[in-house]
Amino acid sequence: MPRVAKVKGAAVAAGGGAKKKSKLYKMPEKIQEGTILLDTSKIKWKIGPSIGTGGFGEIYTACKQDEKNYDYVVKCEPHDNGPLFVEMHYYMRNTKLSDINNFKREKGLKNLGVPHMLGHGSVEVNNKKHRFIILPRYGSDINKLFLSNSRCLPEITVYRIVLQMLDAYEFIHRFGYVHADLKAANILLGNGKGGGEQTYLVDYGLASHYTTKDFKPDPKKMHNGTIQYTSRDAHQGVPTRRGDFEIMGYNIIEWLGVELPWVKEKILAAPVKVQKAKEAFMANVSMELKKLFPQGTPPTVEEFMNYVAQMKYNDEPDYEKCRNIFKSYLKAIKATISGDLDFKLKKAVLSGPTTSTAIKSNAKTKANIKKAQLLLKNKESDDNKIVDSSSPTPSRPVKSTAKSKVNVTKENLLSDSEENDDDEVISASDEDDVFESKRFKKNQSFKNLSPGRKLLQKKIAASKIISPLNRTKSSDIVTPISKTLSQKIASLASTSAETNKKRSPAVLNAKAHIKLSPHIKMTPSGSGSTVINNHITPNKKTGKTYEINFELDVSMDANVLVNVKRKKKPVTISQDQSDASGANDEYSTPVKRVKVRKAEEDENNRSPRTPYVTVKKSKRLIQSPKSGRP
Ligand SMILES: Nc1ncnc2c1ncn2[C@@H]1O[C@H](COP(=O)(O)OP(=O)(O)OP(=O)(O)O)[C@@H](O)[C@H]1O
Repeated sequence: MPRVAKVKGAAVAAGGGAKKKSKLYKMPEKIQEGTILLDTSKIKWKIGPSIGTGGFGEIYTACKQDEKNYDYVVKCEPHDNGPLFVEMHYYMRNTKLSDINNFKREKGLKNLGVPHMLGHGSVEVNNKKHRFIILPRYGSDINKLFLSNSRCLPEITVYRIVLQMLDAYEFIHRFGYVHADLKAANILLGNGKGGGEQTYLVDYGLASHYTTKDFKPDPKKMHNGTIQYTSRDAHQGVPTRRGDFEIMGYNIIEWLGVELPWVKEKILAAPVKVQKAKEAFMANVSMELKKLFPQGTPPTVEEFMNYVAQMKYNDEPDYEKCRNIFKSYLKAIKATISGDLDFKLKKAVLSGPTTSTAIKSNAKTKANIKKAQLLLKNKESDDNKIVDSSSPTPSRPVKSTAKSKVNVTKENLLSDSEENDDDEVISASDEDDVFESKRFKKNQSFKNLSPGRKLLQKKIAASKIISPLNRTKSSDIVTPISKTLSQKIASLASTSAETNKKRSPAVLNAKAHIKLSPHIKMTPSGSGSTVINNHITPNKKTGKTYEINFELDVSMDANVLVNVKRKKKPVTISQDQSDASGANDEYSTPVKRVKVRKAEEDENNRSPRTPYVTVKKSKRLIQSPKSGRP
């Protein structure tokens, strides 16, 4: 029996059109830690702890049989699931380590944010055939950090990620493919030393050949992608490079803390409506951007989106021009573009004007941008001269003509004889499944996201925090950063604690939701309403450090060390009121100083993961300064 079965191919009625018929979609069987997988090259991989589940598969850490460090991941799905099949074939054809290294050399890059596959194969788990691929292990995905920041990233960080993703795009497009699903959840930070500086674009389950010939809408692929970001071309079922750029544009807008119009209008369940909204948006992009950024559209965003809006469907993107849009801005504001990416928002972000706005109105900085643009242009032409001498067409794709001429169809994917598959035979119905399932999966993904957004919106409404909609900027200039990723995650947590302190009483009164596993009983502590897991820490003591698995509903999911300290605060509630409201001394100590830091990632010394624990704040604790009401 499959562990979980999901309905596939239903649910989304394209703009009120006929619903597609339902199919069942399987989740993989659980693989036990320590299991050895043999790939097609006879390399043995040992399964470590699971690090997450995607839409339809599970990701485990892994190491080579004789090694100790779990530096790899295994992505495993039932054999007849489509996305992993597509992803594996994409990796097999296009991401050879030698190609990645050549591209890095050619572009003078220290790193390139595309993974390479280390192995693949098939395995029987509980008598069910599964497919697996082995990839390098990366760090946190950007979406977690985005959500921890109340759906906003520092502007400089956004542009640095964009620059890295433009490199990744250029590499992917060079082989005749588009990624078609760029989003924060598919961008991972690196792992280990220097990992915080580089991001990697993962999940190639939707990768396909792009169109260079006729623009033929394909009903079978219409609306493929993650609905918020799906490009206008993808809405018509046509994979294009301009589509990839458009997807990136929508993400940039969102990362800067602005809600996309079709998200705001809550029409994500109607793909055709979303498609129309995007057509209208892109037809008048400067005006539409003004509505989203009332305090001034960041010039980078305006230039990039205008560039995308004027592209033809079969245009080869001008990667260098786009890079320069962001590079010149970063240069003009003298931003540091090396070192770890900074995910900490400056406090000014919550209330002040945008950096971009400030810059826009500042003639001197404008002049600086121009100067930087000019410099970069000159440098570019110099670079081209240098490359020209060694390569006849360095900036042109070097894909084989055979590939470049092929339109993306499942038949193309399957009939390619160059591949070195693990002797799998895929039937015609499997092929249909491959594409149908991924399509459904992506169409469904907005459904997965919306509860989180709803929860966040509720919290924002409850807490009177400035909504991301009103927030039109990200951070000020970033100073050089030498922090490690774990320190950064810790500082994120403390920033949010800081922010909480400064919020209105309504914020402090906001009640967090507790998610508990059934076999863990939580009991309120004597004072306040912090709850401690008595079964794991029977003699709870202040000043002690406990390691727990901590899931904030802003999606920071990690094993963390929580150092609990409680400080008594002077009682500010009168006895009468106290009596009337039922409050007493015991409940008048609302401030909990909780220090959270990420536990060491050392797999061998890691304490066992415990179920979800969340700290609660009681409504009764805080007194409104004017009314005296709690
Ligand atoms: N190489 C990797 N190293 C570390 N974590 C990874 C790696 N690849 C994926 N993950 C994590 O595993 C989870 C799922 O990954 P992925 O998106 O590839 O799966 P999927 O089944 O295609 O999911 P989706 O529903 O987003 O399409 C994500 O949380 C991601 O952060």
